[in-house]
Amino acid sequence: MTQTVDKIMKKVGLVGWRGMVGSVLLERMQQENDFAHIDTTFFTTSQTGQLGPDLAGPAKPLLDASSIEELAKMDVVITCQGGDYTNAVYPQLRASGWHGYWIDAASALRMSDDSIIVLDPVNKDVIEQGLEQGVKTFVGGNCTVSLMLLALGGLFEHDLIEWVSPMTYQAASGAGARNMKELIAQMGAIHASVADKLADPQAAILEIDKLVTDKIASSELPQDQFGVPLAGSLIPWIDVPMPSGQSKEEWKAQVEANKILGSSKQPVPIDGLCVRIGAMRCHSQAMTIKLREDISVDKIEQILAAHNQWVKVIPNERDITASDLTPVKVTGTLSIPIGRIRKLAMGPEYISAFTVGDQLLWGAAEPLRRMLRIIVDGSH
Ligand SMILES: NC(=O)C1=CN([C@@H]2O[C@H](COP(=O)(O)OP(=O)(O)OC[C@H]3O[C@@H](n4cnc5c(N)ncnc54)[C@H](OP(=O)(O)O)[C@@H]3O)[C@@H](O)[C@H]2O)C=CC1
Ligand SMILES: N[C@@H](CC(=O)OP(=O)(O)O)C(=O)O
Repeated sequence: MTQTVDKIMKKVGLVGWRGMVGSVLLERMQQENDFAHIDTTFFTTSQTGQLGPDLAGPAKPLLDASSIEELAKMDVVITCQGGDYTNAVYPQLRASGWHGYWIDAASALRMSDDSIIVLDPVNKDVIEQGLEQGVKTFVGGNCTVSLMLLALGGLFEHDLIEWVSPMTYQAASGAGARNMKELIAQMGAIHASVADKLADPQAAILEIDKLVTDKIASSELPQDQFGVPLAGSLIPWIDVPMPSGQSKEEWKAQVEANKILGSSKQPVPIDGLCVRIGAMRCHSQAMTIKLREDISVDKIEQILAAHNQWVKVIPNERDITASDLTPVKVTGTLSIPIGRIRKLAMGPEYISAFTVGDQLLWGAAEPLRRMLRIIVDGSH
């Protein structure tokens, strides 16, 4: 006689699913059929009682995301709501005696001793060890850090990197949905200021340039979110200042990357400048890397390509680089291309590399989704 034993599904509470990162997370969870494996409850900070989505069965009223009593009924809480929410709710929930799994997109708990920063293609061993030791708090890494580690995973795995200096080109999405809209509004306003001249083949470029420059510099350009023009310009500072002179985004590179790698030895120095540019949702990074030894470019490419299924080595050739190593090619995908790999003039251990990644997918939502599946599919 055969008997079917239904696996009891974990109760998973979703907070912040309506925001930009949360929406990307839901999309990925649908694509991967994750809802079939969990018993889902949708929470809200602003719409308690309204009907939630019907992604996990018939729509039910949304529960209050500040209700410790309701959250405490969950085996897992996954939040993309932001650091203020985490700081307000997480301590209360833990203080109530809740021992469930907390999976978070915000940076608030990343550097806590009792949390693990999750990026399983790079640190599955750290995650598994943590689960065995009873760690219950798992946080997604900073987007530039996660994207860099996925790209350079092979070199880190083989302990071939002495230091890295990543210079970033970060998309508007990292600053939030309103900033993405403002970038487009800035682009539109700039175009509108010279649309008639562009339609006139006789119009002089220097006159067009003067009008565009005046428009970008004028107070009429929408800039409530960024505070300065981004379209037609850039912002070489992201997040708050640190005493070291770094921006906080720059500070995160070394501390988060080394925590993800679980480096017990001397931390690998990782430091560079973070710059906001007018891309929509893909962060790019130009990296100067000092290797521990002189290895051929062919060997480096093999090591990088073998590390995970998403990294893709782009040959250091003009046409394929211009088409495949760009935000426009990568956006909306899990692909992590890395190219421009060549030896630098400083010596045989110095190489350059350039990589691009979607900061809402691998940069934010995907590591959380995969952590959920590790918990749900495992025996934890
Ligand atoms: N943006 C990024 O690149 C990254 C962000 N993160 C983290 O994720 C957090 C959330 O970021 P992000 O997704 O950009 O934040 P959003 O501003 O897009 O969403 C946050 C919350 O705002 C509320 N909200 C209010 N009005 C609306 C509306 N009209 N549409 C959608 N949501 C609305 C929702 O909460 P409710 O439904 O409860 O009202 C939503 O969950 C960040 O604070 C950060 O900690 C992490 C990595 C990268
Ligand atoms: N600071 C990142 C986005 C982000 O939310 O980072 P973090 O998760 O570390 O706060 C950016 O502006 O591109």
